[in-house]
Amino acid sequence: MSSSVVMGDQLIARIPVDERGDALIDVRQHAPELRWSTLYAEPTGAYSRLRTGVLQRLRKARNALPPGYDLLLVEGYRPYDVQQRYYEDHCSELLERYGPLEPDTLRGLASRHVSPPDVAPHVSGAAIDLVLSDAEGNALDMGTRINATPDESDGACYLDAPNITDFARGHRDILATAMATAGFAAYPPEWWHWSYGDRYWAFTLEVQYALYGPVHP
Ligand SMILES: C[C@@H](N)C(=O)N[C@H](C)C(=O)O
Ligand SMILES: [Zn+2]
Repeated sequence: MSSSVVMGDQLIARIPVDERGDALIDVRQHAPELRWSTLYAEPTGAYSRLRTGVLQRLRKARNALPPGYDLLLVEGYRPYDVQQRYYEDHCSELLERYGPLEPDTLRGLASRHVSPPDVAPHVSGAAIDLVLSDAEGNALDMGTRINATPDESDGACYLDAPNITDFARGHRDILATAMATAGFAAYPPEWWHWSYGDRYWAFTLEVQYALYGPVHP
């Protein structure tokens, strides 16, 4: 399992944002060729929104896939209050599992799986959770379910985890190559989470500024 800087690290929070101002658009309307899972679909349609610059790169990633594969998109934009709820719920789960924890320890552990709202890339419309699919849109074996926690998957949710089959490794590698080719940054604890333009992206690619800050509708 890789040791990596997590989203809640102060190294990430310190990265400045030079807001580029790209619109947050509904990808289902602007790019009907892209496939969406219904896993996180909700009536407001927030989940299928992304910054225009992110959509542009998603198209590039799709074009970089070998024949016979496609992307199945799961969750893009997440409103601040939803992120806050995910974060608080996950912190409660961890406290139940491990007992009392120092605030910094809790932030570090929690942000392997859910970002603290102040730095959350989904709240900026800069992150997409997705899986590799076949050409018909059937999700392929990625080694764990999407959104598996490090605890439940024995760390197999980490992008470079050794404890998955060669079959699943092949699928992760195809996804990772296409996403990296298009300019996305991976989040090492989550094989399904990729971002462009947020603070974690700037950290990974050693860019001085993030391009997208939080969007509050
Ligand atoms: C909750 C999971 N799908 C996710 O998006 N995690 C990252 C780290 C986040 O909350 O930004
Ligand atoms: Zn994500």
